Amino acid sequence: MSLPDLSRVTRVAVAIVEADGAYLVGVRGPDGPLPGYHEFPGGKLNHDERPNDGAVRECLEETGLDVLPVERVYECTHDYPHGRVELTFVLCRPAVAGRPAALGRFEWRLRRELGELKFPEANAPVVALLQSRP
Ligand SMILES: Nc1nc2c([nH]c(=O)n2[C@@H]2O[C@H](COP(=O)(O)OP(=O)(O)OP(=O)(O)O)[C@@H](O)[C@H]2O)c(=O)[nH]1
Repeated sequence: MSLPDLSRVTRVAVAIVEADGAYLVGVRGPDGPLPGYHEFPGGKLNHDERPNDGAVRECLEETGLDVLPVERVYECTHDYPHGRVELTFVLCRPAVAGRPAALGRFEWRLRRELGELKFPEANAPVVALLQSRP
């Protein structure tokens, strides 16, 4: 088994898309890291891409939903067996009001459900933060 190269950091932006007290959540596919885990839309940033822009781009690519960034809610660096990632979680809202039903492999999950889902380890503080919101 090879060890991850911790001198290399992958920059990742994650879009936390909120609409009427629900969040867009999907299940990671079988081929990449952390298969079967729940996730928010997101992925690797392009060279020089800002986290807000990456979050909006990844969300559109993965769900087809156009969103607007609201604020960065949490940042961290996390070591997974597959490598070191620098994560920026960006709270976003749909560009057009409402909750469209068909969003690829993503669906709307209520805030109170988030704690029951199996997210990657690095998401724990973010999920706690979302659940503590009034
Ligand atoms: N999309 C997403 N990635 C997350 C979350 N939490 C978290 O730790 N990650 C980590 O961030 C990294 C994102 O990688 P990814 O594989 O989804 O990115 P990507 O779609 O650009 O990859 P690819 O283009 O190679 O398929 C993974 O290491 C993943 O484990 C999350 O909530 N959403």
